[in-house]
Amino acid sequence: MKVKICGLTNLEDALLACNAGADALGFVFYPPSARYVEPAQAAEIIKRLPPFITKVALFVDPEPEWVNLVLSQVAIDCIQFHGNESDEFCQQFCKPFIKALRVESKEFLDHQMACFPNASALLLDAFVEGIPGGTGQCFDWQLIDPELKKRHRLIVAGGLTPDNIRQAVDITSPYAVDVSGGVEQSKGKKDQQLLERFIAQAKA
Ligand SMILES: O=C(O)c1ccccc1NCC(=O)[C@H](O)[C@H](O)COP(=O)(O)O
Repeated sequence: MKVKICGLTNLEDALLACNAGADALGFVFYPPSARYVEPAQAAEIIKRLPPFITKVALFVDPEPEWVNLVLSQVAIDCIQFHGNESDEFCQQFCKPFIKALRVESKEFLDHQMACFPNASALLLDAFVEGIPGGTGQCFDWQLIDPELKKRHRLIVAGGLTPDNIRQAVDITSPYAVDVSGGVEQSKGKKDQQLLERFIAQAKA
């Protein structure tokens, strides 16, 4: 089970996540988020990471210029789009991309998933009106049809914690899981024990 820890804002937390066994780290380049990190700060963090960790840059309906500026300063492996971006828009940066979809209903999910044939993976997250991500809310994991997993790599996100991650994995059998709030002391500050428990449970 691959695990992405999202919303890293400092080196200490990034190294804690790596040492706990994280496979990927997410850096939020969406200024309204409490987990926003400046590109220069993210670049300094990433320089100090061990090898073999996937670095993910996260955006919400960005201007292409902003994405290109971040990519020019930060050694990013993959981009994650959390807004209303199209498949064509996401492809223009010539990086593997993850498209986040907020799960409102099974019908909505089926339709949306078909719209991103070029995504490396689809991240399924909770739908909360007006909040693009990092909501701390779960969606109905039973909505994930096994047939969908034959067509897409699925990443399950939204409200995951050390206490519910095992159930989420058992129900959904995803390619990967992603968490932000469920392993934090406060927004943007991760908790070592929660990180270690979450990753151990996810990979058990
Ligand atoms: O984490 C944020 O603050 C955030 C803000 C705006 C768009 C996306 C954001 N996070 C993206 C993620 O991949 C989160 O890990 C995902 O939404 C799950 O968050 P949580 O429910 O807090 O685990």
